[in-house]
Amino acid sequence: MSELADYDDLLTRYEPALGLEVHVELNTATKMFCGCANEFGGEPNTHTCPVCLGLPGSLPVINGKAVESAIRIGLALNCSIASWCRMARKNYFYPDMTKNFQTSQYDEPIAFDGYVDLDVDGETYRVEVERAHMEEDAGKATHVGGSGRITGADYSLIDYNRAGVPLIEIVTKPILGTGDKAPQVARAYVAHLRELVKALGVSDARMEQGSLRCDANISLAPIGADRLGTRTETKNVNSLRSVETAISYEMTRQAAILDDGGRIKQETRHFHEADGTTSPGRSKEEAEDYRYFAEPDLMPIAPSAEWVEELRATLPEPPAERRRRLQAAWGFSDIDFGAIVNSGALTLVEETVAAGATPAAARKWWVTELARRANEAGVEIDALDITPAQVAGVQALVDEGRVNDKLARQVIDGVLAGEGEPAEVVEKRGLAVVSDTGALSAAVDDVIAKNPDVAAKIRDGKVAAAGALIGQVMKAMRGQADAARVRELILEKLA
Ligand SMILES: Nc1ncnc2c1ncn2[C@@H]1O[C@H](COP(=O)(O)OP(=O)(O)OP(=O)(O)O)[C@@H](O)[C@H]1O
Ligand SMILES: [Mg+2]
Ligand SMILES: [Mg+2]
Repeated sequence: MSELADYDDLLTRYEPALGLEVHVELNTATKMFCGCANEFGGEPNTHTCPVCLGLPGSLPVINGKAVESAIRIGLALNCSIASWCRMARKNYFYPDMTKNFQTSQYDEPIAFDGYVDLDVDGETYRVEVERAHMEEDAGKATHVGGSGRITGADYSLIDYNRAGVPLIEIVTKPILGTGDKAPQVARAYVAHLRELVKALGVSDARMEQGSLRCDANISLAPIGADRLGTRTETKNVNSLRSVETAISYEMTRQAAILDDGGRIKQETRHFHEADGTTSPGRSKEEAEDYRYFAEPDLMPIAPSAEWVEELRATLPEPPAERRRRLQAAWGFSDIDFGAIVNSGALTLVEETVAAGATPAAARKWWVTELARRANEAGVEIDALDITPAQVAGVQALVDEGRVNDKLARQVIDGVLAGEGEPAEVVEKRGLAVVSDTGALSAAVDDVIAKNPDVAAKIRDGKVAAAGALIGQVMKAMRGQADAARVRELILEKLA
């Protein structure tokens, strides 16, 4: 096959259709159909019981809190809520699901026909939500040895702690009309859902831990065609950046095949974080292959209109309104505010401001310093071991003149390393700025003695030359000198 088609060029021939399936793991105390703890991590196979292991004769009972969360998610997505619906069996065989079926919903979802409005590069895109349905997660299979692929592995290990964890799957209708913005719209949609479920308090939505996962469907059709092209489904894309990359990659790959007169195979694909490419997974079952049927062991779910209205009253401020309110209150430009949103630190900045920092200081620490560290560590920014109150504390030390920005970064290192509160880190690491004349004077004298020509210039009134000496004093004192005081001393001594 030829080189990948030129991306801009392909949009003169093809119209993309996007379809996004997002799975959200709920943060309920217990699993979907049993009383086992719903906790991430833990020794393998310690959060299991006959129900989530699918032992014969065990009977599931639905988790009321999960139903509540599903309804609240549905309402926040402007969906209608079913007044009566059932769970369904989705039959398949794979060792991550001992029952040989996943308890899910099919043609009777709890929430349906919603929409989300997204702002991307100054344009508004409406994404229609087909449904949000309830289901359970599967166990986690780890393939060991061999080539690492399923068939080549020496053996496989299975952890059922995740089996039966409550999931909400949110599925869009095919999204048309995004053109060259398809990858960005996909990313903005997933970012929106992540913010939404966090604001609802129903999930921690950590993509890197898999508590929010996206399957990205994309197809291309010749411009003007009256039906959609064949889609591929890139599975479990686990960061916002990857959602964008996976969609652009698939668009160019599919365009190259179509340009060569080839056909797209309907299949799932794996995304490779390292080089931003996808590779084939399995060829995709049609819905009829799953032999869906209504789950006979569970009662139908019939939320009353009163309950739904009670839940509607608990919805948080819609994310778009919240963003507008905070941007106005903080007075940031679109670019500065956008950087906060894109770094995933909006709530963190808000809490840091609430803890006493100015918006500019809160933004500076989260968007520059901490976003970089989260990126390096490969975690979401809110997974860093530092709280908004601690970040506000670091800034307070700067404002009091106890540390400068450079030392403040070392204070952050200490807090992240678990050395305690910012003030304790300053003590333990001896990071305080030295402004005591006695301590600074000797260092200043030393630098003046070593730089007689610079000193002479300053004596002649070329005060700007003091900068070079200040730099050397700072270096000698490992960045811990009070620069303003050093400057005063130099000028006094050379007056
Ligand atoms: N031709 C197409 N091009 C792009 N997207 C499509 C196309 N046809 C369907 N879609 C989208 O792909 C997604 C399909 O998700 P859905 O859950 O309905 O089915 P599935 O992927 O077959 O099932 P499963 O949940 O087992 O993965 C939806 O978002 C849908 O809008
Ligand atoms: Mg699906
Ligand atoms: Mg799918």
